[in-house]
Amino acid sequence: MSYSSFELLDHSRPVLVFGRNGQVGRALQVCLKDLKVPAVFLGRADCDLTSESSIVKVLNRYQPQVIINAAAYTAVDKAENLGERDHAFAINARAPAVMASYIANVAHGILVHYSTDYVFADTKKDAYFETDPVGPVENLNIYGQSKLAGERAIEEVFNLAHNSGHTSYADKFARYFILRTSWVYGDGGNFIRTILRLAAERDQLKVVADQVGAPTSAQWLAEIGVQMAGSRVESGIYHAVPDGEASWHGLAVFAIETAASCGEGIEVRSENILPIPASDYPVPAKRPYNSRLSSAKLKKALSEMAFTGQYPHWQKQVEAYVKEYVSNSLKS
Ligand SMILES: NC(=O)C1=CN([C@@H]2O[C@H](COP(=O)(O)OP(=O)(O)OC[C@H]3O[C@@H](n4cnc5c(N)ncnc54)[C@H](OP(=O)(O)O)[C@@H]3O)[C@@H](O)[C@H]2O)C=CC1
Ligand SMILES: Cc1cn([C@H]2C[C@H](O)[C@@H](COP(=O)(O)OP(=O)(O)O[C@H]3O[C@@H](C)C(=O)[C@@H](O)[C@H]3O)O2)c(=O)[nH]c1=O
Repeated sequence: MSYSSFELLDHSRPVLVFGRNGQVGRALQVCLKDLKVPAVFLGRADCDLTSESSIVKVLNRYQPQVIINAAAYTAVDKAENLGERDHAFAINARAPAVMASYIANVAHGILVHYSTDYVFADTKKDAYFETDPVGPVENLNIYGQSKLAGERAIEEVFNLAHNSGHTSYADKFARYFILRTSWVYGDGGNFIRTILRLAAERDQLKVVADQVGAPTSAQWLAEIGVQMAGSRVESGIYHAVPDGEASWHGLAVFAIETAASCGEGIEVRSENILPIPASDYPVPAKRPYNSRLSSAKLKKALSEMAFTGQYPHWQKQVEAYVKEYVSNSLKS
């Protein structure tokens, strides 16, 4: 990947990234810095995404041609609380709509937005394609509903802009990429860090074994987002997950065994990481059993843009992540 892949873009305008302190936001800081792409990173203190006027203000100030939205309300269980729904929808649905409305009217504009496996609710047993129906909405948790509303808002804004746009402008149309992903881990709170902490404190763990998905590296998601932003591929939804699948239990065992193999103080023995059904782990938000996403469309897009990186398998990336995490925690 190189900055020259941004050939259609005006290099004097910085890429605007929302969510600077999140897992993907932090990874984007590393990625864009490595590529020497001028970028501005905004956190909650710089722009509160529940305030439409704050978003409009920063858009007018920076006038970006590329927006990468890595900010989101991601507290899946908290979102189920009374009064939290509006908050989740403001950040996950209305804020991206405001970003889309701005970018859709910028020549060669690009919006990269991240979404989730939680827009699906077990209507299939195998991997979902981008063309598969989402929902049904009433079976999604509030977080999933709000992220789905965000996807739809972006699509609507762009459809409207394209349909009302002058055809002579068609080669300059702005594009959007909604990257649906799952089970993200990076620099921040996530399942792997939680489970490693619990494994150091307890001699027995119970972990859900009947929900299956693909653990996805925030660093890789940042690279894919930047790659898409600099590409000529078509607007749309793309499933961005590595190869392979795991249950939360499978992921816990793999992460704990990897940590133990590099000297991390692990209390729990592998045979005491007990697989349980989700019904034995009561939480406010219902999660899907099937979180498998097919990455065939993304792979095709990457091959068209001659992406040189090897397509990853989740185990290789989790292994590297756990090793780095353990080595940093042993140092500190
Ligand atoms: N985490 C996961 O497992 C998955 C994530 N995704 C999607 O990937 C994307 C990135 O997720 P991830 O990096 O893990 O998320 P994080 O929860 O790590 O980060 C989200 C960021 O959004 C910011 N944010 C939340 N509310 C506001 C607000 N009102 N105004 C401004 N900023 C706000 C947070 O700010 P602050 O730091 O101040 O709280 C935080 O830095 C999101 O779209 C998410 O839905 C998809 C599938 C799985
Ligand atoms: C900590 C823990 C969790 N679990 C289960 C609960 C749940 O079914 C599963 C994951 O729990 P968490 O709360 O860590 O993960 P959760 O917040 O559901 O993670 C989700 O976050 C959002 C943002 C997404 O978009 C999803 O792709 C997904 O990554 O693991 C156990 O079984 N045992 C445990 O000790």
